[in-house]
Amino acid sequence: MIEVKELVKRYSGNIAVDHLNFHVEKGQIYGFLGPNGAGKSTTMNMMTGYLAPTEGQIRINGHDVAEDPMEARKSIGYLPEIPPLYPDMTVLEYLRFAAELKRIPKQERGSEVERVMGETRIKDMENRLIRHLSKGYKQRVGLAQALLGDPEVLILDEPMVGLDPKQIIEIRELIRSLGKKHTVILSSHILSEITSVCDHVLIISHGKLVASDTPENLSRYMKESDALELTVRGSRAACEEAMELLKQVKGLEVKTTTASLEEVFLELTDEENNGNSEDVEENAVSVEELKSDGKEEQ
Ligand SMILES: Nc1ncnc2c1ncn2[C@@H]1O[C@H](COP(=O)(O)OP(=O)(O)OP(=O)(O)O)[C@@H](O)[C@H]1O
Repeated sequence: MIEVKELVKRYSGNIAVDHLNFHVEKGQIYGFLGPNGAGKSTTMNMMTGYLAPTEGQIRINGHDVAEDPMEARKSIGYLPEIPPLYPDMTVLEYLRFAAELKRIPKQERGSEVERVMGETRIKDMENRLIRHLSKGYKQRVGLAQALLGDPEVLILDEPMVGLDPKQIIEIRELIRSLGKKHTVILSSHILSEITSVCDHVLIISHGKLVASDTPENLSRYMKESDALELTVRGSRAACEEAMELLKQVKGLEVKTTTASLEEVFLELTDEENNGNSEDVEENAVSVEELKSDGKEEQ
């Protein structure tokens, strides 16, 4: 379905994507996991034809993105990291406009817009100005736009970023249901977002592919290692407080830290997990998968 071969992107000497090779099979949900700056957006922008590679080849449904961009793009619906929405349009106006841009024949536009609003469950909002929508609904409108023309592949760049937990659950369910009809590739820097919806995980670090497997297999390999490395965000004070609490977790040794722990820390210090080495081990496996910054120790 999609083949990426020796893909390279350089920005004035800096390498953002470094000889990336992978392929995507039809009908699966793929997760592109990596920390900020790993090269996920750059890769997606090249796959969708918005950015020219420095080297390498991308084929979508047999069409080379560089040589045959129109045909390649027909198979792709793209939701960029910042959805291309017009805040002063209503949802309906915007989707009709997007359908026109996608060259959907005039007589089919109405039904196509209805279809995508149905799929993304935004029909109730059709007359609402986009600027008045919640972030979750804006994201759905972005998804609806990506679905226009019924592309085989959906490429979604950080579709859950900035959403609250309830909106994340809703978008996750929506992506799962879209995955029944489409091949989906989504990116995230958050492990749980990827493992909860994806059939296959591609871990990217410093522009390189460092792992490609099912979430289950990745967990299994990682369980075999007892090393754990965390990269965390936050103030120094919050970090120190977090590390104090972490010491209560039985069998956990803390060697270094650079910042505070967020989600991962909360999971590890959950009262139910304290002192329960099995649970801690399970959680630690998930945590460990976060160390996708090129410092893997296997
Ligand atoms: N237009 C640009 N000019 C120069 N460097 C760039 C440009 N776009 C991206 N980069 C660099 O390329 C690398 C990969 O960036 P990219 O945005 O693809 O990463 P990412 O994994 O999508 O991270 P994020 O989630 O933060 O967007 C980063 O080091 C980034 O600074």
